[in-house]
Amino acid sequence: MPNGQLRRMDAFTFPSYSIDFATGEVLFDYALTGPAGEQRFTEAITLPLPAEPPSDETVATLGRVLEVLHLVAGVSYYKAAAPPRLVLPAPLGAATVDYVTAVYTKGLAEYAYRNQLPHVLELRPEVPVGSPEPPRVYDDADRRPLSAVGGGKDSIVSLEALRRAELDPVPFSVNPNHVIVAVNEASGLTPLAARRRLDPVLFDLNAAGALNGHIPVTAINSLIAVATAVLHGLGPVVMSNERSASDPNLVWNGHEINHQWSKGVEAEGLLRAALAEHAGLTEPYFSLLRSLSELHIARLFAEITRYDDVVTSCNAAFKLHDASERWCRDCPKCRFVFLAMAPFMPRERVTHIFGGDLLADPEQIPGYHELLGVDGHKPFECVGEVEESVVALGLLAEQDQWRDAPVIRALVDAVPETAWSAVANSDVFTPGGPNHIPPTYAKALTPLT
Ligand SMILES: CC(=O)N[C@H]1[C@@H](OP(=O)(O)OP(=O)(O)OC[C@H]2O[C@@H](n3ccc(=O)[nH]c3=O)[C@H](O)[C@@H]2O)O[C@H](CO)[C@@H](O)[C@@H]1O[C@H](C)C(=O)N[C@@H](C)C(=O)N[C@@H](CCC(=O)O)C(=O)O
Ligand SMILES: Nc1ncnc2c1ncn2[C@@H]1O[C@H](COP(=O)(O)OP(=O)(O)OP(=O)(O)O)[C@@H](O)[C@H]1O
Repeated sequence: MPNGQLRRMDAFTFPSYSIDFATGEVLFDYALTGPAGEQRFTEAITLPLPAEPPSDETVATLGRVLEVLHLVAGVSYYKAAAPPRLVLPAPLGAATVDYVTAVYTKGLAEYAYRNQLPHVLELRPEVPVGSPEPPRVYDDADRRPLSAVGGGKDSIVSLEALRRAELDPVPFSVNPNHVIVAVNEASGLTPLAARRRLDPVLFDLNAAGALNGHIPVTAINSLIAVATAVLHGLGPVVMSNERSASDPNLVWNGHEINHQWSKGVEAEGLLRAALAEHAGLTEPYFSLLRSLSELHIARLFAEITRYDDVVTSCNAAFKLHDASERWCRDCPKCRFVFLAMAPFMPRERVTHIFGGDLLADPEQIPGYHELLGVDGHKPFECVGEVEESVVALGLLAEQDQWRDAPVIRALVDAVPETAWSAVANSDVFTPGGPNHIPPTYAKALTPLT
């Protein structure tokens, strides 16, 4: 469909979904509609099947989770045209409407800002009148946790914390690439995996110049994880989203723009409420690392060495096409994670993990200026707060192994006096802030710390 026609679409709808219990394949249908015609999409998600066929109760609960996932996974296709109307297929409770609304507005906020589409931030779904049947209650609190693994340092810290607390975690990933497969192998645990296939029509539309941009991918991965946990009779989905994921990058037209919105604590609370209301799940989902800063998590990661040859946090390694092998060593995330790990390990170790020494390379200096708040705003990437970067720099400047590294010397000179004094009493190593961690799990971090 030509791009001009896409721009005239006035509604996004959710025609149907289906699941095949012989294969685990779930098909979600979507449509962009308008005076110039209709553009259909189908996304396919294949859930891992359990050894025994699921009971009727499990099928009913799974269906409820998939209804929410159907709505949330639509963001990838909605964003190709950003029509003014979002037309939901069935009545929903208030908490579920709140969650879906937030996913399409706050979750697409970076996309709206970059494409200058302020109406997306004001989008309100049209919900058919009525009330959904109440779900049956599914008490998952005491079952084995499903621990989401993204291949980076954060999920490794969670996996090890759960294992050491003898909570018997099951690693879980969506579309595990070679990095995630290698991390799971290093863990020695038996993982579960789901497959997700975007409709290839979307890539054709992108190539033809359709609207494109960041989407709240963690919301989608989270709901696929919850669906898998229900299907396998497992307990809560444990994420590894840090405290700073809740902080916005900037404010635009009075709205906070947060690249990591669906990793933040607001999204976590809204998703928990939606799953309780719509699917009857008592303890569906939380982040174990919610009260920790990125720098604190990096310090915990330094205590664990078994993943050094495989851990990869760089997003370039997770692209659907033309992915990098591991760390690209030239993006905000590589720069930030190097800076965060370096204070807590020998220089040879961090250089080995990354396949190079970023703090020896003066070409990295402009990128570090952004992270340290010397230039521009916090990059649209999964990086910690400016305060965390300044604290890490201060720690490195005190160490013999780093003091004379060219990047460290340049950055120490560039950071203004006000920034140093602002971090003098930093709380980056003091856990804090709101979280949804159940008491049994709160104890799991203690053996690592
Ligand atoms: C890997 C990455 O950063 N991808 C973003 C990038 O996409 P790109 O075109 O460079 O490559 P692909 O990832 O292969 O995607 C191809 C197109 O497919 C569409 N798409 C992809 C995944 C999806 O779930 N839905 C989609 O519609 C999209 O049109 C792609 O162009 O740029 C895109 C445009 O800005 C981003 O949408 C891609 O982001 C991925 C969805 C992604 O997985 N990103 C994570 C690495 C990510 O950003 N994680 C955040 C968590 C934020 C959150 O709130 O969840 C983080 O680490 O901070
Ligand atoms: N492919 C995936 N499948 C399942 N969960 C994922 C996937 N990718 C990321 N996640 C989860 O989403 C959350 C955010 O991902 P993120 O990339 O920030 O974390 P990470 O890979 O653990 O660590 P890092 O911040 O070092 O990259 C984490 O809980 C992570 O486990």
